[in-house]
Amino acid sequence: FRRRRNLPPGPFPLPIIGNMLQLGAKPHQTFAKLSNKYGPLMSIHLGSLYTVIVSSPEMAKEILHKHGQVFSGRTIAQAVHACDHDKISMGFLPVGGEWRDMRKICKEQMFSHQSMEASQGLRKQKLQQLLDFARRCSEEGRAVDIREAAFITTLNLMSATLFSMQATEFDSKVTLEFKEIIEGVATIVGVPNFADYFPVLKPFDPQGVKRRADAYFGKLLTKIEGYLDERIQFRKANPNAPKKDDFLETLVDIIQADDYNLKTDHLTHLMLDLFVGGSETNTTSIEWIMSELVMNPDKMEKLKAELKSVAGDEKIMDESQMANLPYLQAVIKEVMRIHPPGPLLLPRKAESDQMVNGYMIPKGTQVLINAWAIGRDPSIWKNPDSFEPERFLNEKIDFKGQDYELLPFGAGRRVCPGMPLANRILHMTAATLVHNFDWKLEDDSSAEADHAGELFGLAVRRAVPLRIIPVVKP
Ligand code: HEM
Repeated sequence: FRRRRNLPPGPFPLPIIGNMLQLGAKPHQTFAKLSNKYGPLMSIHLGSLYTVIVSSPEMAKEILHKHGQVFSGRTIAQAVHACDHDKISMGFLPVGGEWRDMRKICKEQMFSHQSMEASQGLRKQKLQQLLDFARRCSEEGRAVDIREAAFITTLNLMSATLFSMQATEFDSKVTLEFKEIIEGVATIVGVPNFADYFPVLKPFDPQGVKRRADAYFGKLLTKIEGYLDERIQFRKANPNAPKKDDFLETLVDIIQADDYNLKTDHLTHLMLDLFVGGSETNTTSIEWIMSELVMNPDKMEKLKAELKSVAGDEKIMDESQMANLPYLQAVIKEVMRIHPPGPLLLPRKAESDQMVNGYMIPKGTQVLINAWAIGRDPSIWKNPDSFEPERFLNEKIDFKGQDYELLPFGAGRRVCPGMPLANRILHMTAATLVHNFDWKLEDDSSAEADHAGELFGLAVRRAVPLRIIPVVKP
């Protein structure tokens, strides 16, 4: 059938379930192995969801750039139907007028250089809290669970930038609501849902995914709407008060100017997308950065020396100083190469039939770009499994969407709009942790084995949480 329709090759599918049994716990790794046999454009059947997997920079460029318009759609998981998010969200709407307006707001207002510079003071305060927490752990000789610390820091950095809010606290028994909601969303969206592969099951919601997603999305939207109302009322009551530097202020400006053909719902759902989109991704990346550095002490020392030469005795640098830290930049790129947080990016969908490399990709096909496989391809990277930031020092390759060998943020029309903020969060958090402390493993007996293990979910995280003790040099 495949040959008759000239579809991309792939493993033989079983009736009804297709290739589901072959997926395993780490689909990105399974797909990488299968693509060695079937090639960089391979097709599989996930239940009734026909899917094409892309595993080379050349094919990724065909999909994301040359035929970018055709492959600009998204397949929508059932969880995303929560609170009608699929009908109104920038992350899931098809490319069109509303989507374009929201991308424009992101590019020109929220993530502009000017806006990022203005909000950096908010982020510095949150990094100070991380520093204080690590200092307390150091004094008590206790290990930091880096994932937990990274999660709290990321949530606080995101909520400061978006709403000037504190999302959660270190060392507190009180779990503030934000943390609970984002953890809930990550769990629900990360769990495979059979209804996504067998649409006949959708109305029955057999795993309760839609019901739980409705509850979490609803809570988060209610909070965002509350902040928005509060800010609008505050502006009315204090027309001459100085404006805040967060995204919420931009949102109020947009609503009041009424320059776009968007409803308030579009903007509150946009804030939800930004908050959720930035949380798990940054958290897992920070844990991998620290994990790789602790397991590669010579690289850690090299980075420390660079930070010392630029920051001196300053504890938290300015974000503008990141441009003077080429080794730090190389470390972040190397982590993004080996551990892209979303190894298969966000699913794209063919909006019409399209021939690619001699094969037919029919309308409606889900297309996954295996950035993990491309990042570990030995024909592209020397020693692909080893952590060597030096490979980027004399190379111009970057992850901004122009170089198809390195695609953690995707590329083309739907490239991650939050990249400017993610860039700042990753560089600044890593710099703060590395510059102010030496780090040693709490238990190094099984460190090597633990380090390699991955856990597939909304983002691919370290399977065993990294626990390391901060030490302040006398
Ligand atoms: C390490 C951090 C991050 C990584 C690796 C990452 C990765 C990605 C990827 C792979 C995509 C899909 C791109 C494509 O289809 O070509 C994406 C889309 C998106 N990201 Fe990020 N992201 C990160 C941080 C952020 C942050 C901080 C935000 C917001 C503050 C954000 C918001 C979004 C949104 C809203 C989309 C959907 C865009 C659309 O469909 O038009 N991301 N991201």
